[in-house]
Amino acid sequence: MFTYKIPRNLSSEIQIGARVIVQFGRKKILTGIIGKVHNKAPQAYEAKPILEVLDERPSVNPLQIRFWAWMADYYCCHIGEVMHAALPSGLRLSSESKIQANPDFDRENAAYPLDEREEKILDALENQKELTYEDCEKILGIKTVTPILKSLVAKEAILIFEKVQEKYTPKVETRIRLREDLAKDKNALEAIFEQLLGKEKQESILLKYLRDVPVFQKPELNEKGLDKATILEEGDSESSLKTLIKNGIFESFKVTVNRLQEVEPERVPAQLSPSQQEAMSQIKAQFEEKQTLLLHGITGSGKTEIYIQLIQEVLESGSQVLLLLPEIALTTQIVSRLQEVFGSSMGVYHSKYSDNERVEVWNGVLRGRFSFVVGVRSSIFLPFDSLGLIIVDEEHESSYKQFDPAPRFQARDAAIMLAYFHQAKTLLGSATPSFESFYNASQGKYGYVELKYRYGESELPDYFLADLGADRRKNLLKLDSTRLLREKIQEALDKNEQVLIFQNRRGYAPYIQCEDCGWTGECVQCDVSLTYHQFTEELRCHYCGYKEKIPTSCPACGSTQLSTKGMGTERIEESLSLLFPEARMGRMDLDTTRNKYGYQRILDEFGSGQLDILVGTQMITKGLDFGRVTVVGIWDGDRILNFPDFRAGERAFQQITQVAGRAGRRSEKGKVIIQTRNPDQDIFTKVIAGDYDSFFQQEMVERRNFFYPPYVKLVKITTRHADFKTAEKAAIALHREMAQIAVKKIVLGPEKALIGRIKNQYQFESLIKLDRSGATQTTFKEKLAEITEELQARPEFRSVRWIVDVDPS
Ligand SMILES: Nc1ncnc2c1ncn2[C@@H]1O[C@H](COP(=O)(O)OP(=O)(O)OP(=O)(O)O)[C@@H](O)[C@H]1O
Ligand SMILES: [Zn+2]
Repeated sequence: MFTYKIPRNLSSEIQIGARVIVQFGRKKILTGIIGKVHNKAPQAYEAKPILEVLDERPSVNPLQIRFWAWMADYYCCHIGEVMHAALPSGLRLSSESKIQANPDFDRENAAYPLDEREEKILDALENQKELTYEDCEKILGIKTVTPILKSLVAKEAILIFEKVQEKYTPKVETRIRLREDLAKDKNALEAIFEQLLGKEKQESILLKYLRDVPVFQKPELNEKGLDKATILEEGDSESSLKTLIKNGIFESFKVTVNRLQEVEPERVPAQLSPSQQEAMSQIKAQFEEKQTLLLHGITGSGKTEIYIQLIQEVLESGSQVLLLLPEIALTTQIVSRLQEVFGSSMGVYHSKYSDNERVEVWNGVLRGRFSFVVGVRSSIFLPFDSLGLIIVDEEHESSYKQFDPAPRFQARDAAIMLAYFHQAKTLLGSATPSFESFYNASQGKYGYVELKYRYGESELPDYFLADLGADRRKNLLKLDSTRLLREKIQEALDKNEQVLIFQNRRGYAPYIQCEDCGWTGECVQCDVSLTYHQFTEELRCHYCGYKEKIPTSCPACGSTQLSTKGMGTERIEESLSLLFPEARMGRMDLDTTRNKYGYQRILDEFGSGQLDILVGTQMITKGLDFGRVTVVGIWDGDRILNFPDFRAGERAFQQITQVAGRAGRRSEKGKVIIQTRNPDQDIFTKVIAGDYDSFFQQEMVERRNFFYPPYVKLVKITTRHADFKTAEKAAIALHREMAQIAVKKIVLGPEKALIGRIKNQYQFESLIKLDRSGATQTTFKEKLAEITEELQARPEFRSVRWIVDVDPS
């Protein structure tokens, strides 16, 4: 937190949580939030004055400031970084330079001669009070105006100043209504109709308006008017409407409208099944004692309906509710289910929203329009002031963790803390709980409620392991698909059912290789191979976005024997189209869902039966509820197991169970086909048996023996620098210092990171395992901050970056 000076004239406006602006350097204006008002001048720097207070009513509440401070502390970052993540950028200010004539300048008797261009600018300033740089560019018809403006400043002819602007702009709509006195006076209106005799086009527009807006029965409707698109029907001419306005029969006016859609509720919450009801009453009973509760309900057990009932009860009691979802891909389907019940009293908050839309949700929460919000991880930052319940759906999802930039927070864990600040409850829901949450439940720290049956008639699917090796030996493999998978897909297609195919790799092929010399395409900035994208005919780096054209011959040896290796979703889609030419194919991955409605479009097409087979990445694994999906194929079961991480087993169990759970969610029993080279692996046996408990027990033994969470706390520190040697030296220096910190811990590394170089930065990693007891964590984090600060002060390490990741995922 920084300390600013409060100029005397502003002191009456200062309130905690209000936005203020402060000048940094000559050109930069920053937005800040008042966190605390005090009388202690800072020692290390001179406090800058506050230029202006932006809010009459604070934009941020004291609970949020407490929450930000906790987050900065816990995740080892600056509170400014938390604020940056928390405030929608529309609430931060932008500044723009403006040009004004210097009133003291005497153009006739100027001390220095002005050239033609300078004169032109001054001419323009005689007619216009202010100009932007862009205006000047237009006036002079050139791109670089800075030298000219500088010269004008030097000659004291103009002044340049910063004009601060709110980024958020309300949406304004033009509406049209009947002139007020006509709407009150039947005779006057009749006179108008006489006037319009023979002018049929105008008459018909007026008639249609009066049909939609009964001005005498409901004058308030006329006050609101209609927008142009509603008034004009097919065949109506816009010019007739313009004439009506010109002649004063209609008047046009402007209103500020919501960007967020208005939706009316369509249904009441569903009647819960007996087992859902049982779960519901257990949840309520356990919430009497526990702050946090884990709802472990198998896929398709109807957790969403339970959420809906709980949400409604909490809202009725007058408190606010937040429902967190891991990814936007998921929100589309659940949001429409929730909207059926809650209509537009529910706010939706996610990254595909524009800045302006996000500001409207923020303000909607602040002003009480939304007491219920559904959103992705950043919605924990909304200005709630009286939360009663936070639900974290699919709580095991790793996308709850913010990876980059700071704050590198885990939204599930942060939500539990946020609920604590509000004295609210947290409900964690999942069919495959994270080991952390399940462990906490087994220790009695969290409540625990189970839902063991699917809703209605449906049952969990049957699993089949398809042996890739055996099929290859018997020559049964076609385009990397086993006979079993092909048969099951065909059976589903024959019955007009749908198929989901999962592969956790987008693009066409993970890499291309030269058959002669073994060359593979690598990113020029990162130590990773480039992914082959057929559609765009590119090799692309999935880490930094670098791309290049696909080479026609090997850049190393010139051979033309280049071949693609491995399967990405794009290639699987192609293979399946060849194998099932009659099937209608779709694909859902990062590449097909980049625009705002990408998800919606694909899901709508699939949901309405316009597609038979949908290939996708992890986007299709969770939450989706489609009745006609009976077959789920896991293209490469071994790839799922190959995470280089202590969580590999846990992740694989979750991913397979979740994607399998999309099959057979109505009456027809589902089938799940896993293609693998090693069908005998223990994990498959456990997943197929749905034996979460014993899998958990077994993995926990390993975690305990090798000191992994939840038995220890992990902190990962990445040291980054453009020069390999410097990065390595800095990592070693840090390591030595950390080893000295007197707390119970294990320090591993430093090692070259799994991806040794990203965007031309070399990276080394240290992993620290901290004892969970007492003040170990706090002490360690405090000392760590001192150490990195001290190392950063050494000239050789000045441009080294240290990235601290607490609870890395
Ligand atoms: N009480 C109910 N009345 C009517 N339909 C219900 C009820 N409960 C659940 N359903 C239906 O059963 C299906 C599965 O429910 P839901 O999607 O909530 O399961 P889930 O537990 O969230 O599953 P997953 O973890 O796989 O996402 C949905 O189509 C839902 O509409
Ligand atoms: Zn790269």
